[in-house]
Amino acid sequence: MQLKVQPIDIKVGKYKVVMNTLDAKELGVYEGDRVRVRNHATLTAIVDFTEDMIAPGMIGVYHEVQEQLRKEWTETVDVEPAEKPKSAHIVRKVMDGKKLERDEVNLLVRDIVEENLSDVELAAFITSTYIRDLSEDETEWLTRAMIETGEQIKFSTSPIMDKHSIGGVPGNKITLLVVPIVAANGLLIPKTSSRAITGAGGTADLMEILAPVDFTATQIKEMTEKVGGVIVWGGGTNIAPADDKLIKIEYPLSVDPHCQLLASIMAKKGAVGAQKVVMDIPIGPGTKILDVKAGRKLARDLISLGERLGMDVDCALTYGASPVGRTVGPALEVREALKVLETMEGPNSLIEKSVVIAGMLLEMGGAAPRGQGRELALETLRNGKALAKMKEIIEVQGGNPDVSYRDIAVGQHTAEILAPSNGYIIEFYNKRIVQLARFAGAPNDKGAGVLIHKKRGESVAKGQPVLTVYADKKEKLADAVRYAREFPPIFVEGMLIERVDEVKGL
Ligand SMILES: O=P(O)(O)OC[C@H]1O[C@H](OP(=O)(O)O)[C@H](O)[C@@H]1O
Ligand SMILES: O=c1cc[nH]c(=O)[nH]1
Repeated sequence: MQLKVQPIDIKVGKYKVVMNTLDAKELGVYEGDRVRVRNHATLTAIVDFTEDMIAPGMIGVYHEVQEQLRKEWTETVDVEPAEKPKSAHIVRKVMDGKKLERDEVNLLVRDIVEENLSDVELAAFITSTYIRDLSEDETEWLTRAMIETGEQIKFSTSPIMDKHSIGGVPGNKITLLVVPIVAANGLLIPKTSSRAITGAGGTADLMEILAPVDFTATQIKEMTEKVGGVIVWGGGTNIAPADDKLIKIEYPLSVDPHCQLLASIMAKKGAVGAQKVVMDIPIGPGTKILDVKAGRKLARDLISLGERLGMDVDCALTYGASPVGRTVGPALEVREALKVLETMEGPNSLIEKSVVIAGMLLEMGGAAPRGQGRELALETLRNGKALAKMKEIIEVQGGNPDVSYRDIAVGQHTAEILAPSNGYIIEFYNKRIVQLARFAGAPNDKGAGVLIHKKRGESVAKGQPVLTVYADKKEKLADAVRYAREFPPIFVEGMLIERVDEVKGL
């Protein structure tokens, strides 16, 4: 079928075209099928339908297709039905619970990177691995394929240090303290992070308030060699490029399947040439890992995958039942972390967790004798060396090194969530805190989030503020407050959970 080109100048990250329903029917394709589009170049694109946006006889081509075809308005192209890529059948195999071969995993990852799979197919892959985990071999192949399909950094010195959190605990801004502490002690730490996956602000969402986070592998290497460390966004590089594409699917589903988590983290570590790595595994209700037993199992899996990849991995099982520090959401978290760097004032949970993790890295990297890493990390915070190093990191990434925590703008619209009665806070729901911050606009609205005045175990008086919700946009603040009323993020002892006065529906 010959159709006339109608460029649509929108980037969708994939080869996608839009056809009028009548033409699509005549061609025998359905929404989500592929068509081959030919002129001097040939490409396979995923089809969307429309009844009115594209007239019969035309084909809407999104930016990526337009770039390849280089056809102007109303020039003609040949369009014919195309087969699904082989990797779509591999996804089907995963859905059916069948084991994959190594070359199938490689093909799948290559097609993920080349955007040959639709979001529906990717979501099916993620969901299937959430329901049935991949085997150890499959997970190793997935990790290796993720490393090999992107750029890799090779440093000429060693050791190369790294840390990563599996996420799941709100307010986990420790990377902003750990990386400068480690780098200030002469170790190299090229830290790549993802954006929020199940949370309201990933480290990349936080760091980009202070400096750009998108860099090439070469730039990451040069910056690390210059100042000792960086804090950049994995998805902004060509390092393990499949990772961010999968995370984009995980985020709306709010899932982080075990094998994907392992591959996502370890691919980022492997690709930057990390040799000694500390993994933070937050544990507790409302996190990804509910108890110590499950935490130990994950630690074993991370260590064993590390061994397969030639990396020395130590794991820290950390307290995750309440947020780290007292802020959740990008700007609030950055403000809290910078304040600790500048003044040493801040919540104990944030300082203690940061120095423990940094201390483990200092010991593994040989900067401190075993058992003395925490002390050295604390001293590096106290004597201002960590702050000075953070300024260097911000500067080398193109931010303003003179920034202070006082300069960090937080949402201008606020609402307080008050204690409903006198008593002690007996429940603090991580997931509800995250949801509240997300309703307020985090992580995309940088100023949105939650400031926590009272944590689990603290006493409150009726009417006292327990949380302050911040939003950049008034409507989002209203959404967040409505959510908090319906799903209270905290419980005070003695609070009425629900009044039940009839048996119907119980
Ligand atoms: O959104 P959830 O699932 O909580 O966690 C995702 C966060 O956890 C990791 O933290 P880091 O890079 O070690 O600081 C990721 O990179 C990301 O920032
Ligand atoms: O980077 C990360 C962190 C947690 N989980 C992931 O899948 N990737």
